[in-house]
Amino acid sequence: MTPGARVQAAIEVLDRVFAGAAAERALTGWARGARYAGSKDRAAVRDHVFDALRRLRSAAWLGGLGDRPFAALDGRAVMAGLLIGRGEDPATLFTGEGHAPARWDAAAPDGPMPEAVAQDCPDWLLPRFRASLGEDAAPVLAHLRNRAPVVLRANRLRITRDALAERLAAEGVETAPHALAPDALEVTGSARGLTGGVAFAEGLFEMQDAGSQALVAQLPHMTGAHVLDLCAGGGGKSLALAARGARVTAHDADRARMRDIPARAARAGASIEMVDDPSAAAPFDAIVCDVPCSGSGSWRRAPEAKWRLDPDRLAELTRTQDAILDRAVSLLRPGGWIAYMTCSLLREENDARADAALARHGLRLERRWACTPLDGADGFHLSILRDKAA
Ligand SMILES: C[S@@+](CC[C@H](N)C(=O)[O-])C[C@H]1O[C@@H](n2cnc3c(N)ncnc32)[C@H](O)[C@@H]1O
Repeated sequence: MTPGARVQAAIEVLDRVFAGAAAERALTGWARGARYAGSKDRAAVRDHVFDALRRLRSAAWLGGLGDRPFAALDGRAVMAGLLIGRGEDPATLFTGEGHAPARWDAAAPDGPMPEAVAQDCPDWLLPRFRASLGEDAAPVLAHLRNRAPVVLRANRLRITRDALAERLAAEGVETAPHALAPDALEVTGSARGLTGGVAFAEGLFEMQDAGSQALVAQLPHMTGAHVLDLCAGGGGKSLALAARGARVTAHDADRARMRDIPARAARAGASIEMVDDPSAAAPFDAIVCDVPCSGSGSWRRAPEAKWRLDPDRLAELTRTQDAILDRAVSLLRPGGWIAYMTCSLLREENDARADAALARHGLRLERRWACTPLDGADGFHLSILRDKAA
């Protein structure tokens, strides 16, 4: 595909997203109907779509759409605006030739861009980011406009970080140690083919953000402890807990989300029990609550979520977070600990929920830790709540 044809494909995918499709699904749907597209084409279209979603408000504004709601956006103007924002002239790709988009002659709008538009933040969220992050709000929002680093976790059940770096270099993947976590390697060159190589098949690493790894490293000693991963999802935390020596029981309200755990555990050489009813195995020494949240700390990886979140949904999430914490307290042994964690940057999902649980249940705050994209990672929050019988 020509560069222009890739932009046209991204426009069509974006239009499906604005019509309500999830970005991943819209990309898969496009790829299925585009047999002529090679892997480099698919990667390029995907990059265009995700870049546009990260910078959607500013791109729409520069494309002349003003301040329209998400569902009324237009992929063509957004892609043109994205190029303008990067300092490129859309006319070089919007040529109208071959499969390229029709010519783009419109001038970018005059006048200064409103602040929240320039920061690619919904209006209602900007004050909440400021209340949560203070002076860091603007630089963090700036990071959320860019791609996230590709980071992996050396599986210390099988290999050290240094030895893994050498193995990957032999497979043509350049990495560097990440300062935030002892097993984290950041991919410094191309990440293409990373999970198709022998090192991945041998279970030598998992893809895991450095913040997520650092968060697990903050947890108390757990060798031999019986730990419940109450919101296990695909098992990222369960695997990391097992690598820390815990006996892990995994649960998720949606069992289907755990479907990959057996294969991932086998590859990692870990043993993870999955249960529908964790109360049958209670009480636990420790409980990890990796709760559903806005995901604002990882909006670089899932940027459409930034535009789909609204105040009602956020309020609903905080109610679910409270309910999960209450359940965890009921499953904990006296003196045990609860790790409340989110990938959110918003105070109301983080400190505020943990503080409310401390007050409701008379627990003790043992540790609090957070990271943001300013640390070279996604945004995470961790509060360790200890039962006072300890
Ligand atoms: C942030 S994700 C978990 C990610 C996972 N821990 C990992 O590291 O891969 C949150 C999970 O919580 C689950 N969930 C939502 N409500 C729940 C509830 N009330 N009890 C338990 N799990 C819940 C969701 O199905 C989702 O899989």
